[in-house]
Amino acid sequence: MKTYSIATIPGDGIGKEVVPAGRQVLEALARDSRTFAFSFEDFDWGGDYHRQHGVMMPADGLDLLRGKDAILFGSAGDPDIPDHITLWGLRLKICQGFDQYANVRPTRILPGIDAPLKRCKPEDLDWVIVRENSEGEYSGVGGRVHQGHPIEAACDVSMMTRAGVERVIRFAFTLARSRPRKQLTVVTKSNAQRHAMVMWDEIALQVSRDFPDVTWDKEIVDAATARMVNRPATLDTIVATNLHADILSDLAAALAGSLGIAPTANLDPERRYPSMFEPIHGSAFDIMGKGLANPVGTFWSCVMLLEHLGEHEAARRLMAAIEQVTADPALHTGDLGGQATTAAVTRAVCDLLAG
Ligand SMILES: NC(=O)c1ccc[n+]([C@@H]2O[C@H](COP(=O)([O-])OP(=O)(O)OC[C@H]3O[C@@H](n4cnc5c(N)ncnc54)[C@H](O)[C@@H]3O)[C@@H](O)[C@H]2O)c1
Ligand SMILES: O=C(O)[C@H](O)[C@@H](O)C(=O)O
Ligand SMILES: [K+]
Ligand SMILES: [Mn+2]
Repeated sequence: MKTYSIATIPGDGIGKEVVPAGRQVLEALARDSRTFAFSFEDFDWGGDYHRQHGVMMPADGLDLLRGKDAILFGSAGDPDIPDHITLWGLRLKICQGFDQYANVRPTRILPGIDAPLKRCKPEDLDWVIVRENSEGEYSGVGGRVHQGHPIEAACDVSMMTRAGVERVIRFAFTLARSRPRKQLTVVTKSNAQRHAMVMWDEIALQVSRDFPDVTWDKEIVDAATARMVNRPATLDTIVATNLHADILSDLAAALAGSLGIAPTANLDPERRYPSMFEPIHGSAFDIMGKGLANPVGTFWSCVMLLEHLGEHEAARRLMAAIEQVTADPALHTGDLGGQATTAAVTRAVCDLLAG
């Protein structure tokens, strides 16, 4: 019997509601497994920790996570602390500290979900967005000078490295090759950003030569948004920079029905460090603390966590339970137009796994 050690970091806002729900479904899966178990360790990092200690996580926090098989994360973001402090102090500290350079965001219209595009059938929208997750617009390079004076100036520099671009584009081509359509769209902005994005395009062309069986094209990011809405079936696997993909993936989630459903894997594909799994959404200040958050994005992230651990049968069972639950409108939370609570949806998934 294998025991996987999992770190749970609920963080802030509805992260505190959906991560315990995710842990419950993982426990339900392990309960009747003869091959694996989980040992969870919970970390109370985030806004409350910051109010007590002045930091989002302790200085040796990465060392406490290093030996884990995976991390289940909620959200970093507190109404009373600036967003750049919470994001950089927790989520980015872990993603960048563990060089989780491939952020993978699948999107599908799950059964029973009333997605907003009227000409898009469920089979027309089946995407995986690969987000560069270690550099680019999130490099943190920049600064502010003359603060508070009329001549104040500030800059954020988007740093791209050949190694950083090549590894994520290679990851995306490899992922595209593993999917039935073997198709990749490389999102760019090399018309306006004439240095790093031109290098990005050149590297895509170079890497593509190693994947003659993958059909690929290039799309400028603004046109990519329109294509997602107007011709969703022409897309399959998509790779984009850190910021571009952050934005495109929220759009993708909304087009598939709700931000509350969409999952994320922050992967270190080389497995030097633990990878981290989280819903794509944030703290949702407007509904936090009310038990109304949709836990499906976290459950689907748990599916990705199980796949990463190599527990494919458990992953398949959990995804099937999720789809059975979304198919029932009585189990839809408010973001899907329903009235179900986080607890009711969680119970329904656990019951299916037990039954
Ligand atoms: N990965 C992360 O840690 C992460 C991601 C995004 C935002 N944030 C942070 O979260 C805070 C709030 O950000 P925001 O408002 O831009 O985005 P958000 O994702 O928190 O919320 C956007 C909207 O979607 C709704 N929503 C999101 N998830 C939902 C769910 N599971 N069920 C039902 N409705 C849901 C919210 O109620 C809100 O109306 C900010 O501090 C931001 O920096 C963190
Ligand atoms: O930019 C951010 O706030 C984060 O990237 C967040 O939006 C996410 O998608 O994880
Ligand atoms: K999140
Ligand atoms: Mn985002």
